[in-house]
Amino acid sequence: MATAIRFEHVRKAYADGTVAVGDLSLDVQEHELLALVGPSGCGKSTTLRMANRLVEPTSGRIFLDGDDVTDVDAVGLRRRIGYVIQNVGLFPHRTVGQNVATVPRLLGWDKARTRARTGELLELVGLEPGRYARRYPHELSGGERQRVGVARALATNPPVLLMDEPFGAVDPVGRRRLQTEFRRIQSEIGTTVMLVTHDVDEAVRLADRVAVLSRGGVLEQLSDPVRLLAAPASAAVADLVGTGAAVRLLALGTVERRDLSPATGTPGDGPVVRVGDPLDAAFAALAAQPSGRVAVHEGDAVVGELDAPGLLAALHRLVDGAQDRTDDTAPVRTA
Ligand SMILES: Nc1ncnc2c1ncn2[C@@H]1O[C@H](COP(=O)(O)OP(=O)(O)OP(=O)(O)O)[C@@H](O)[C@H]1O
Repeated sequence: MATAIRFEHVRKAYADGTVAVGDLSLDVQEHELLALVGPSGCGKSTTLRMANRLVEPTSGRIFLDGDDVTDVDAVGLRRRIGYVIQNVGLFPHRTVGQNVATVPRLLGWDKARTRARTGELLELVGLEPGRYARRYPHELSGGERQRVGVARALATNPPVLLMDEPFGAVDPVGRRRLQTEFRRIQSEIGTTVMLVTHDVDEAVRLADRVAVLSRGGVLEQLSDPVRLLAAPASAAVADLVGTGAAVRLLALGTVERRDLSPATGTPGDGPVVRVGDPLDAAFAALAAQPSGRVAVHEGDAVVGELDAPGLLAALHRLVDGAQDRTDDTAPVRTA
């Protein structure tokens, strides 16, 4: 798989002497979603902003599709890279449609093309153009504004999207929905995404790979989410993923037929669990069932029952699968 963004021994020392990033080398693969996580002040935003030269590195090199970003004109560079930040920064006196059309207008697209693209993008992010294009940002919810921000960043179909806490200002329920929808859009259009978050749950839910940084932009671990949770590479990573790691893992696995025991008819009425459901949903259903077993459906048929040992077996399979892979492997996309 080709490399979309490459950081080679990158260092950033700000004018006051703060070394935000000491010596970072990191590759982001084409079409992957790579999340940067770490404690406040560890250099995540600095790293992201060096990729589109909002921050100039002190030393080292950064490549975008093989081009050294310092050799490319900064304005041209930013057209190849979408950028989404928390609270979006929409223009308050421009409508949603005009906000989304910002870059196409700058590029001199004609009206018909701009209008068509704007409509298409609003559809893509789940905002019906007829209802939303003429509204102003203050007439939207936080989640809707964030969607407009994503649509605007995608307007010219940039191959790379940088996102800094993009869902940070959205309430937890809306945030989860936005994450899921964003992941679908990203898989569909294949944009390479580098996303900064301090939320480990968000990172493991969204990312193909997670890069954990500690102070000074030190790369503590770079791996797929399951391996990150199951086998933290250092005390700093273990600290970050915390005691909730097993529960987070549950969200990453799914119920499979091989985890089931034969149907006995013991489970009473309760939430329906289906083959392919996330393990955390199955766990919740199991916890609510006094018999300790839930019927599992596939299509219209009950194909077996899940109990606690079955759930544990599924969890172990997930973890063992991750242990067999090495760190820093290219992502395998299933979406
Ligand atoms: N313009 C600046 N001048 C001086 N120091 C800066 C500047 N911008 C950031 N820093 C410092 O660089 C370090 C890394 O900051 P950065 O914003 O990259 O971290 P972060 O991991 O994104 O933090 P957070 O999660 O809190 O946003 C911090 O110590 C910060 O105070």
